[in-house]
Amino acid sequence: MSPQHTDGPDLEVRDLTRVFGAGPVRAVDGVSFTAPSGLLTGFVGANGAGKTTTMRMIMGVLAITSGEVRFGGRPATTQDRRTFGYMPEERGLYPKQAVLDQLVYLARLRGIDATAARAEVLDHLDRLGLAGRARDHVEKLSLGNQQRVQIIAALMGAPRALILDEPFSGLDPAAVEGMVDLLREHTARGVPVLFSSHQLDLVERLCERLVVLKQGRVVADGAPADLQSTGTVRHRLVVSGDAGWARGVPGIHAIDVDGPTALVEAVDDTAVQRLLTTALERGAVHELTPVRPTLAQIYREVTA
Ligand SMILES: Nc1ncnc2c1ncn2[C@@H]1O[C@H](COP(=O)(O)OP(=O)(O)OP(=O)(O)O)[C@@H](O)[C@H]1O
Repeated sequence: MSPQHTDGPDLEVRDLTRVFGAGPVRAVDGVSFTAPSGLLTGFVGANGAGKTTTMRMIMGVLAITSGEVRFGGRPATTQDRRTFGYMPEERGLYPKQAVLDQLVYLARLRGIDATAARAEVLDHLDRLGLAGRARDHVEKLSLGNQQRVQIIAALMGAPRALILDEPFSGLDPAAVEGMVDLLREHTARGVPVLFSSHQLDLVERLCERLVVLKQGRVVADGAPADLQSTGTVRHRLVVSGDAGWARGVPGIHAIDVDGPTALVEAVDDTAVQRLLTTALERGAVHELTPVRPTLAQIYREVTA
């Protein structure tokens, strides 16, 4: 069963704006969206679109030019933010300290007592396949394993919201699955999870909500299925002979023709009917089906 929005606190940004320098660069320009309690919200956009800048403002590590961050229906306080788990873009581990010591130290900064911190860290290390590396210095770990340690640092101490800047980058498939399971445990507690990613296939598989940024502005926001139903619907046509003739049908744009199969975009329903009529005039029609756009296709459309 897919997760539902819960009654826990939503994380919300309203008209959030950040201007850099005298130029000036409006890195984030009036961004508003909600990361609902209990759901995974994917945050996507090209390099430089403003994802990291938005996340830094949510965490209060970068000053807001205007707008606000809200948590549980009121402006987020410093105290709220101390309860958020954050995985920053710049990974901040100490290379020369043992993994276990470092994570226990970070957990204790969150107010967890030493025994509980140690137990929680060991459990997380085990879950992410790092049980045997607890005593190693961080610098001895591969980049992917350092990334796992960084993830654990963000997830400890029952955070009330999770803000994760590219948490999946550099992870192998097993670590991705382990990470997804962990995140689901947090959403099941009603935690809003906002994570940025360039891996659209992963975002499509995981997210209940999606926010797409382009040049500092939100260009799409909603449930992936809703966005897919508003994107350009394509049709797949399969006929008995060569389908190359579909290229010449008015109102039809053939994306790809491969022998008897054509993938097309139609300007409207009339064009689809015209395509079908023409196909029937020419011979047998084996299939004419709408093809729901992939997230990658929607992403291309809204960021074009
Ligand atoms: N400290 C800064 N000073 C000046 N400009 C900055 C600063 N930080 C970010 N920017 C600019 O703000 C814009 C948004 O950058 P940001 O890092 O938020 O994008 P992003 O979507 O996270 O990109 P990526 O996917 O590459 O991580 C970029 O044009 C960037 O150059």
